[in-house]
This record gives sequence, structure tokens and C-alpha cells, in this order.
Amino acid sequence: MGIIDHFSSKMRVMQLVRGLHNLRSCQRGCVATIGNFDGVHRGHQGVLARLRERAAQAGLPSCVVIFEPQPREFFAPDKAPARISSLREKLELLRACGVDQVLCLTFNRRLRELSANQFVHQILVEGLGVVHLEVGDDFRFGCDRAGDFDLLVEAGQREGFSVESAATIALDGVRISSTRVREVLAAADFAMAERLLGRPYCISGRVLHGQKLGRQLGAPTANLRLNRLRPALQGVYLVSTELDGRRCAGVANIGTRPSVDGDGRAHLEVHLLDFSGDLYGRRLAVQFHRKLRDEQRFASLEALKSAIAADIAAARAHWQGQPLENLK
Ligand SMILES: Cc1cc2nc3c(=O)[nH]c(=O)nc-3n(C[C@H](O)[C@H](O)[C@H](O)COP(=O)(O)O)c2cc1C
Ligand SMILES: Nc1ncnc2c1ncn2[C@@H]1O[C@H](COP(=O)(O)OP(=O)(O)OP(=O)(O)O)[C@@H](O)[C@H]1O
Repeated sequence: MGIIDHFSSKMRVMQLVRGLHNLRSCQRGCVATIGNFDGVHRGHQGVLARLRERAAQAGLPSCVVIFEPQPREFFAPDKAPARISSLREKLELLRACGVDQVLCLTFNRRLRELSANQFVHQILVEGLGVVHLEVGDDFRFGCDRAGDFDLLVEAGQREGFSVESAATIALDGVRISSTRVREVLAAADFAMAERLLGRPYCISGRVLHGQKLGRQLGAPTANLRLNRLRPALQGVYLVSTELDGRRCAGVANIGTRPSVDGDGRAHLEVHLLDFSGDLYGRRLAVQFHRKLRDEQRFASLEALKSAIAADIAAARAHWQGQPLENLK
């Protein structure tokens, strides 16, 4: 991705501006919101719907300010929460929600040290020319999260923009949040994840060359780059993906592959049932349906091979007789 990119589909284009130093390339004058937006769940979608409405009323573009890395990934990479979506997935989801412009700020010491009022003045007012700011129900920002709704309202009166807080979006009486989505994904409750996200949970990425060991193990795999510090899933799953307009079932492992190399980094590997084509270089969106087991360290490749064969058998049994368009 470049500094300024256009995320486009046949339907819409979204402008991406990367970094504080490129702020001057933004068209000034917009209606904005700020946050992590990890997963772009139904709570976020509520805020974004309001943002779109306000932007249309003002006749200005809608702008979402996000941070990469996310603040907690900057402060404590080892303890940061798992990521539901990579930056690219997040941008794709924001585009699909009708956002016109994303300002992606690198979260670093310089940004961290800005007081809430400096953040408002330098980024929102001088940089973006915000005329209206839409925030969520629990929004906090600036050095030590000292900026809250009241501070924003005061700053808005001083600097000349309006501020509004979106209503809480809840499911079964509980607020929808990225934290809640991470919890249900960790518990492999994909039906609940779908209700919170408003879509099935997928991880998408480009297929890379792996170690080519999969064939020897009886299961050639498509290896996808996860593009995140820590994925929200770990283990072996029943999955599906769309290939050339057809849904294909498969099994996938997300883990460090302790039985074969263990470089410490998490990989996503997918074996598609009854598929033998070449997938290198293609982008796949892998949908998760059920967890089969945790990843294990096997003492031999033979033992790993039998375990993968059992995973494949479990997948076939699970979907036997079900039309693939209806995978559940
Ligand atoms: C369904 C499935 C289950 C797997 N389970 C494990 C596991 O429990 N432990 C492990 O170390 N690797 C596991 N793997 C990863 C394999 O070690 C990996 O796919 C194999 O080394 C091939 O890698 P390559 O595509 O880079 O050649 C699994 C892979 C698949 C597809
Ligand atoms: N359920 C919700 N209802 C209304 N606003 C929400 C909801 N969830 C998030 N928001 C708002 O969306 C914006 C971006 O949210 P952000 O991603 O920072 O929080 P979050 O989803 O609560 O994540 P986490 O659980 O990691 O704190 C913020 O302004 C936040 O207040």
C-alpha cells in the first residue's frame, strides 16, 4: 500500500492517507470519527451509519481516523489483544460501510505525547478541517486517554465544530465491542461472532509459497499471510472459501507449527478438500465454521500426518450430504 491509496471496487472509491506528515494531502473539510475499529463490528457500523448521515447532511466527505499499530500494540506488543482484522481487511470493511476517506496515523511516541487538546487542534482542526465529529459511547483519546466527550464538546465550541455521541449498540443487552468479538472467537462461537459482526468471520490474505511439506503430509496447503501481531483464532478449524464462484470446504490450521519448524510466528494454512489447482498469488477469504482441536507438537511427521488425515475425515463427516452453499 502506498502513502495515499484508493481502495476501490466497481461501486466506490475510498481515499487512504497514511501518516501525520501526509495530512496536508487530505482534502480539508470533513465529518469525522476516531477509533480502532478492529473488526468493524455492528457497534462500529452504527457509528459509521451516523457518520455517513451527518456527512451527507453537511455535503462533505466522511473520514475515519484510525491508528496502526493500534495503541495497545504500541505500548505492550506482548500483551496487546489479538487482532480481529488486519489493516487491509479493516480498510476493505470501512470502504464497504461507505466511508469516503481514512486517515491512518502511525501510533508512535510523538502521537502518544500529544495532549487531547493538541490532538484536536493539530489533527482534527488544522489537518482535517473537521466540521462535525461523531464519537462512540465510550470514546477516550489523547495522552493517557484524558480526552473524553465533554472535553471534545468544549474544544468544538472553541475551534468551531460540533460533536455528537452515538447511542450504544447492544446485543442481548450487552454492548457490542471488539473485546467481546475476540472472546467469542477465542471460544470458537462462530454463530455469535456472526451476530456481533453482522457477517461471518473470515480471514483473508494472499497465498504465499510455504515449505512444500504439506504434500508429503497428504494435505497440500495454501499458506496465507496473517498480517497481524496476534490472530484472534488458534488451532485447527473447519473452513470454507469461495473459489471462482464456488464454495469449497476445507480444514485450516492457525498456529506456529511446532512439529515442523516453530519460527514462533503464526501461520494460516488451508487444505481444501478435493481441490488440486494452483492458488499461489491469489487472495482468499477463509470463513471459519467450527473448531476441531488445538494445535499440537507431534513427535514425528507420521503422527502429524495421521492427525491431519483425521481432521480431513472429520470435515468430510461434518459436511456429508450438505450443499456447500449452505455450509454451517
Ligand atoms: C488441518 C491441519 C492441521 C494441522 N495441525 C498441526 C498441528 O497440530 N501441529 C503442527 O505442528 N502443525 C500442524 N499443521 C501444520 C503442518 O505442520 C503444515 O501444514 C505442514 O508443515 C505444511 O507446511 P507447508 O505448507 O509450509 O509445507 C496442520 C496443518 C493442517 C492443514
Ligand atoms: N457497541 C457500540 N455502540 C456504540 N458505539 C460503539 C460501540 N462499539 C464501539 N463504539 C464506538 O466506535 C468507536 C471505535 O471503537 P473502538 O474500536 O475504539 O472500541 P471497541 O469496539 O469498544 O473496542 P475494545 O473492545 O477493544 O475497546 C468509538 O468511538 C467507540 O465508542
